[in-house]
Amino acid sequence: MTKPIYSYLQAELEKRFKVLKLWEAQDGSRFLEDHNQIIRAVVSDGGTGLSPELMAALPKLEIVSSFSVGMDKIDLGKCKEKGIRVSNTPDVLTDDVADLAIGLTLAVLRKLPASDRYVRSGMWKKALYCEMLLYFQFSGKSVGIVGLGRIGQAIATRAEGFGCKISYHSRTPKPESSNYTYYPSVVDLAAHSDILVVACALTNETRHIINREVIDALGPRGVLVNIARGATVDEPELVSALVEGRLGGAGLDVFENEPNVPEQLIELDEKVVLAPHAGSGTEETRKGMADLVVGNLVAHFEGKELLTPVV
Ligand SMILES: O=CC(=O)O
Repeated sequence: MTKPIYSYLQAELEKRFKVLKLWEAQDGSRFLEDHNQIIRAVVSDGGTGLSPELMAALPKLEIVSSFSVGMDKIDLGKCKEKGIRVSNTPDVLTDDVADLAIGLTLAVLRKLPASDRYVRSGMWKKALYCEMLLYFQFSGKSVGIVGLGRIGQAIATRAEGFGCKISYHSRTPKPESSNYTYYPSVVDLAAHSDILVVACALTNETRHIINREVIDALGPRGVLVNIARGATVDEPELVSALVEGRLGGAGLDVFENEPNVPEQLIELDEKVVLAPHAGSGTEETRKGMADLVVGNLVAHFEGKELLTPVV
């Protein structure tokens, strides 16, 4: 294991395998040299993945079982070339991530964290009426989704329940989603959206797909929600748009350089709501993810088909 991911996962792994804990080693390179002939599997997560150094240090590596759906920190091409299998944890987390996207949207539009502070601080008792807390309605708004995969689709279904009009951008239109409007350009999607939700995988094509032009098209009454990966957004551009009032608000579960969050975002506590990359963070889902991580390893070492193969 590259890091302490989740105690249940670790316990389940320890029931079946000899688990070596890289994070406990005083000297990581020395530890890998000492164990490089016996390490056949790596368990990691979306934030850590498999570094090129770790891959190079493990000549007997057969499989990487990732506690994540995102695979952007693993060089899949290189794994394929070297015959290393890779698995992830799709589907089990779709509902939770989509729920958080809606939660962040409502939290920004209805200023929920600021409302909570207003009550707790006793300010409510001092003012008869507080216009500062008025913001925008969610029901009936136009929601644009960047990436209509499993999670994007689940967000669309939820937003439909709020009477929202759904549009999306993806590499190609999805014939099965003909009731949603497709925009080949993200700028056009943003221009036609009140809320823009990023739900695509991070790839070379989607890095900084949300740039200044997209943010300006979303505009001063628009809200950006990101539950995908921080690097899909040009973060300095996002920060300056929020500071200058060119963007209405943002609900962010992911950041370019986690766990570091730009100080200005922290100060913008009226119209920005932040979460610590917790899209899949419920007991039910994390257990489902752990069971998949273990299940993929068991299948591999029993010579069976992987449950959720990527490579
Ligand atoms: O970010 C979390 C994941 O990729 O599962």
